[in-house]
Amino acid sequence: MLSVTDLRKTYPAPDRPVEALRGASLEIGAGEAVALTGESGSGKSTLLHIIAGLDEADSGSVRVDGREMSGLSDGARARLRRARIGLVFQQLNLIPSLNVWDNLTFQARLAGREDRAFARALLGRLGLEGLERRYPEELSGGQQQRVAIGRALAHRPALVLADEPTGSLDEAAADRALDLLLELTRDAGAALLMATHSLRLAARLDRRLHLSGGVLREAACGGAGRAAGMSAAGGGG
Ligand SMILES: Nc1ncnc2c1ncn2[C@@H]1O[C@H](COP(=O)(O)OP(=O)(O)OP(=O)(O)O)[C@@H](O)[C@H]1O
Repeated sequence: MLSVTDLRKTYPAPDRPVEALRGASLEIGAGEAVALTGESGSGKSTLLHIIAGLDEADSGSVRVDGREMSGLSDGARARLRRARIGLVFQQLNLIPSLNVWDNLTFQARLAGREDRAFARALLGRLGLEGLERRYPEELSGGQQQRVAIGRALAHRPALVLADEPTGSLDEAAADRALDLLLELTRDAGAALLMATHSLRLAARLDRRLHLSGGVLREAACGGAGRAAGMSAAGGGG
């Protein structure tokens, strides 16, 4: 489903260049939920942004659903992202001028994949029924997070990328948001790659990959092992 091979990314910097990724490789199967851990600055966001096509690697390959992302034009990459990938970030990026329903279905409409019945069912499972006409500023942090989760899934992506998706929530709300994210991605048969600082949350996913100094390795997870094991190819150096 997601296949990443030997990604390298160096950022220019005034003193010396930062090697954010030094040969990161991974494989994630459909329906698999994988945690991405690593200390601050280890390259987690860089990796997720490149997989999402929001940033470009210096070299290496990203295949989503069998399609190679690297080498596509910006427009083609954006179309592939809109159609096949869902994103949930700590900064939720809900659109303040759109109500809950319009935020939830925004990406699906952009991608020409709007399915009102599916979106309505999603709204119910997210516990947001009755709040469709509210605006983001009229919601609690946890409710806003659930809208962001719904928006990432309403177009039925093959892959959901989440960067500290529960980082701004208290422990109980983070647990509930992760429950929903895991349940909904599993039911959709989508793969999930989620960056988190929390080993407690990481342990609830099927597998854990750990980034250190731009190199990716399979790490002990303690997770439920929900899907049959695809293995990560450890990054070279
Ligand atoms: N645009 C940029 N220009 C220069 N250096 C950058 C840029 N973006 C990231 N970096 C550097 O690349 C490295 C990896 O950053 P990245 O944001 O991917 O780490 P992270 O693991 O997501 O960190 P955190 O957990 O703190 O969010 C860091 O050393 C960071 O300072």
